[in-house]
Amino acid sequence: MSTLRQQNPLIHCMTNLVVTNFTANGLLAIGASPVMAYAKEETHEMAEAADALLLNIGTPSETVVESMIHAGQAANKKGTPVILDPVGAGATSFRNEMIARILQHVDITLIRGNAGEIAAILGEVGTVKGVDAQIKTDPVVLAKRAAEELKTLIVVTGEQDVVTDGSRTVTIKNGHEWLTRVVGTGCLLGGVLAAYLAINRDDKIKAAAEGLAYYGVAAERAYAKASDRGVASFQLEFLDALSTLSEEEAESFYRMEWL
Ligand SMILES: Nc1ncnc2c1ncn2[C@@H]1O[C@H](COP(=O)(O)OP(=O)(O)OP(=O)(O)O)[C@@H](O)[C@H]1O
Ligand SMILES: Cc1ncsc1CCO
Ligand SMILES: [Mg+2]
Repeated sequence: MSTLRQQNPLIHCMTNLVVTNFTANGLLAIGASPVMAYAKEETHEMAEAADALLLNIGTPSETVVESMIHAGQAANKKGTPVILDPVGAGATSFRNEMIARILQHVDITLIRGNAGEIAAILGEVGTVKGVDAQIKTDPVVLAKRAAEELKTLIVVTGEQDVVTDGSRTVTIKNGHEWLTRVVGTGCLLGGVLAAYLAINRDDKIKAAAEGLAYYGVAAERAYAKASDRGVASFQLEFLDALSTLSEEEAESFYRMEWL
């Protein structure tokens, strides 16, 4: 992670009310600088100053989505990566409308969601309960279909993660099931992917795959330390792992496969 720590990218996060603190701490742990800013009077300026922008619609409101569009367009003008986390897509029609509006007005670099959310964006119904995925479709097939239809990089997360642009595809099998027992691990991951894209503009698929693998190995290490205690300890150990595990150390554990 030395490069990320050296470059210390500024990540403008427009995220949900549940995960704000965890996202900021997780980004600090990997060596990025988080900043949360929501008011439409300032989001364009903050997005212009940032190295990447995260749009997460976990607790959406009309006002914040308007503001996200201002920020997204400012980032687009500068060529800054914009990551969309379509939290709870498919759960309500309001959420679907907000996601569609963002996709219509902002050029998104990468969408990261669980399988249910990505399927819902493609119009498949009944795949999300609250913010959790309820879908059994092959994530590789799903991710490729989404990349082709939405013309952007897609990350589908779950037991295995998939990154694709529709033609180049990589799967990552790192991680631990306990990541699903702590709130906001998917949301923080969106921020981590934003940081990886901020410092690796050339090969975005490879950058995203490395971010996913690193994140997964950090979770494996955290589980090894916290399994006899419980999920609160796991959350702390996970932040510790993100702050102490170097990419060099983590790399030999990556379970990454190019298809
Ligand atoms: N069964 C699993 N085994 C291993 N890792 C998993 C499993 N399920 C999810 N993960 C990992 O958990 C992280 C979050 O992915 P997940 O798909 O749970 O996101 P999410 O549903 O959007 O989460 P949230 O909404 O709670 O933020 C990813 O790093 C993913 O690889
Ligand atoms: C629980 C929850 N509800 C809305 S956003 C969120 C955080 C995880 O996606
Ligand atoms: Mg999520």
